[in-house]
Amino acid sequence: MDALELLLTRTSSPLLQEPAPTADQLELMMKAASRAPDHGSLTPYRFLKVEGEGLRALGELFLTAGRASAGELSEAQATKLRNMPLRAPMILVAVAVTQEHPKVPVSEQVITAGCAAHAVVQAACAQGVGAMWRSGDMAFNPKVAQGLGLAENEQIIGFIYLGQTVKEKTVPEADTARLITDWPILQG
Ligand SMILES: Cc1cc2nc3c(=O)[nH]c(=O)nc-3n(C[C@H](O)[C@H](O)[C@H](O)COP(=O)(O)O)c2cc1C
Repeated sequence: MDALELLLTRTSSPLLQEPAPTADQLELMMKAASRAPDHGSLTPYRFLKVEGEGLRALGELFLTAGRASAGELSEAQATKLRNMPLRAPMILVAVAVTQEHPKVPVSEQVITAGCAAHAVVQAACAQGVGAMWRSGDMAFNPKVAQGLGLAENEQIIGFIYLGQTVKEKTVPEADTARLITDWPILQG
């Protein structure tokens, strides 16, 4: 797949099944992440790889965190939280790792982490691996961050679900005209 074709046709895969990406495929995803634009070369990101029993443990962590923040949960809510990570054979937790820096504000570092996460998604797609970047309440729940062992200067920016695509999506038509305008506006 050529680079432009990838950029113009990538779609997310909400439904994913086995197999998980191979070690070689993951290595290329990490190399792609390493090419994210990075002011000051701070590498303000890292990924946690979760698969197999780890996915079940993540589901239990979601449940514990959900109970801690919402109190009593219905059986349906508990099952939903517990099963969330089981929607793919592998999840990469994308983590922004920020620091105070004289020239690079934290907001820029989080943008770099986002670019790295998207590079992972693109590199997955380029290799025929299905991917979907998800967040949701669990990404912002401090108990989840704590349970994953994140430090004070770290935050979850997404869960990248990876596996084999069950159903290809069609690429929607892009309304590009509203994306770009001339500045200054030409009088006339
Ligand atoms: C930071 C971030 C968080 C996201 N969180 C979710 C999510 O929790 N649930 C969801 O359905 N899509 C989420 N998305 C959007 C999907 O990844 C995806 O882009 C969207 O479903 C559109 O599909 P497409 O990528 O095929 O255009 C998120 C995207 C980003 C960048």
